[in-house]
Amino acid sequence: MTTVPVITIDGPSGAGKGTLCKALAETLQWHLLDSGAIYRVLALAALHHQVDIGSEEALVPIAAHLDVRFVSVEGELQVILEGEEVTHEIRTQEVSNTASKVAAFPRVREALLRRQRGFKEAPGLIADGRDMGTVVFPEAPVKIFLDASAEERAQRRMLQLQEKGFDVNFERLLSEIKERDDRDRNRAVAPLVPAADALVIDSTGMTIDQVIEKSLDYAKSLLKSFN
Ligand SMILES: Nc1ncnc2c1ncn2[C@@H]1O[C@H](COP(=O)(O)OP(=O)(O)OP(=O)(O)O)[C@@H](O)[C@H]1O
Ligand SMILES: Nc1ccn([C@@H]2O[C@H](COP(=O)(O)O)[C@@H](O)[C@H]2O)c(=O)n1
Repeated sequence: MTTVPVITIDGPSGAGKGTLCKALAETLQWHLLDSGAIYRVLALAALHHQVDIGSEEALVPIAAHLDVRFVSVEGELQVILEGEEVTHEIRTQEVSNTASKVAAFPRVREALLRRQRGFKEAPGLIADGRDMGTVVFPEAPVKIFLDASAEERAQRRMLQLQEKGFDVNFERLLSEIKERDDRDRNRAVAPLVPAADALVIDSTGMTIDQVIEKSLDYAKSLLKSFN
């Protein structure tokens, strides 16, 4: 029996995980899991249904029955929540902050585990998140922890938002990034930490192409001996 290989990419917000994962998935022609999008959709569903986002009790049933679909349209992933397209709505600052709050509840994470593992399909999976290598796919043969300084990540996010026409304040972005990092790193369950067997890449000062090349070389060297 062949095992489906998984490459996990974990790291803090704005480190470039999404960019790297998309490039790896395209190059290898593997499936892609954006686990952050699932937490974001849960946050949006809770906001839409006016559920108390401080209540684990109230959030668990929503997480367990989350009606979400990811649809590829002309190479771009669309996110559909309860039949409504929410691809852009889940990227707002309010949803980002709410996602990191609901993600701190152990039973909420538990309720989303099986759904995430279901993405593991042949020929392989690229998994993007915070706990892909530590909790969701501990068996993955390739684990990368992608990091960058908070200042660099805020700078990248600022450019990204400016390109979309938003007027943004660097200091505010930096403080929101630090606040979210702090919550993700210090929660009791599945905190943001590199897996013991992960390669840590600090992308501060690296170009996107350099990060992709280093990651691909590393993945190929490990996958050679897989199966
Ligand atoms: N090495 C890099 N150098 C410069 N800019 C980068 C680099 N990597 C990514 N970026 C840019 O930084 C921004 C954030 O990248 P990306 O969305 O991939 O981060 P992320 O880790 O997935 O963030 P989040 O966890 O919040 O979704 C994007 O505009 C992307 O183009
Ligand atoms: N595996 C994961 C992925 C995400 N989260 C939480 O969701 C928030 C949003 O994630 P993005 O990757 O889309 O920025 C993030 O801040 C985490 O709190 C998670 O806990 N585990």
